[in-house]
Amino acid sequence: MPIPCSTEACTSAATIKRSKDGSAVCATCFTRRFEEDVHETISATNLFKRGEKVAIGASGGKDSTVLAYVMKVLNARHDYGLELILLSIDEGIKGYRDDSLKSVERNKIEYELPLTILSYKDLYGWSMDEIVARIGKKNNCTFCGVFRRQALDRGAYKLGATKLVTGHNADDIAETVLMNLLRGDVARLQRCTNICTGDDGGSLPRAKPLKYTFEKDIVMYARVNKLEYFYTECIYAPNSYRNFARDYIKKLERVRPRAILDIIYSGESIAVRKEVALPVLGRCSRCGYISSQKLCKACLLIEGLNTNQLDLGIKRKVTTETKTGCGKDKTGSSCGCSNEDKVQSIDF
Ligand SMILES: Nc1ncnc2c1ncn2[C@@H]1O[C@H](COP(=O)(O)OP(=O)(O)OP(=O)(O)O)[C@@H](O)[C@H]1O
Repeated sequence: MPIPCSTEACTSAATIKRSKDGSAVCATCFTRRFEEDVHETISATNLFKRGEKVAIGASGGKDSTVLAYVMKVLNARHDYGLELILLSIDEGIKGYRDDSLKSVERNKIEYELPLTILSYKDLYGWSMDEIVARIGKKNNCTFCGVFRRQALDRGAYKLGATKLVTGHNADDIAETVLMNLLRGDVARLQRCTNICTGDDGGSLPRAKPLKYTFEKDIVMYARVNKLEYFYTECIYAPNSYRNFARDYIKKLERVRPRAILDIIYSGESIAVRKEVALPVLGRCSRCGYISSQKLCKACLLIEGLNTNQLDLGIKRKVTTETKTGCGKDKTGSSCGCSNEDKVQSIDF
């Protein structure tokens, strides 16, 4: 006997179980509720202002494909008044990014959104394939993550965007909370659950409208709406720290699906004691990008590659005056909490 759709007044049979709340719904109600949940997140947090130009970080993967599609639907349905554009970064990974960019090219036509592609090679002089050939498959994700973050910012600025949105979903954010907790990275732990970061004037504001959306629901939404995306994992990331956190969270989810949202809520509720030293953000003396050090991490990494000092920007060195975790000036004697590492590890 078919189970009826749980949406009031809907007479269809349920065909889908929503991961978010376990409710059984028909495909039409699944789509509508998915979209309205995202709208709810956007409106409850006043994420956009009318007239904003919003760059969508488009990797060709499921999350950013769904994000681009849903942003287009909601912008029209709720009259947000946004100008939407697609921005892709070509890291230069043959057999991975070249294929996923073809998917973005098709989305550009189908969703009628302008697309700009910037490459690591043009921005930094190095593609990821060249970097991996030089450094091997250890630490390569550090290069890629630092470069991508900056490339998306630079690209969005160049295009005159006032905000950048990415397809980070609830599972991604729960993983990040866990990773920062395990690394003892208080600065990142404090801000990684924010729906919008960089809106304090430091850098271009970047927002995550899918912050509360489960990965499983995103995959289902893409399937129901026949969205085309590229689904191969990055060939250089099989041993990344994130993958271990992902596996762990998937196991937790099997036992208790709400664990994902609860990890996010825990992250949102964490307050940092005021004695804990947090990095002071300034500007990179070379490229002007936001940085807690004289040189930003991207500039350090590039210098390391160009001068064959391959641990530059990877190994943490205490080169500036920092405060220890106990709040005393660092004078050489350790208080035991070695918080200088954490102060040094700030991202941008
Ligand atoms: N090469 C890229 N170009 C533009 N945006 C990107 C790129 N890589 C990642 N992003 C943005 O960052 C978000 C999270 O990155 P992540 O590495 O999880 O993406 P992915 O697994 O390649 O693809 P997706 O998240 O779209 O499924 C993406 O949803 C996208 O908005």
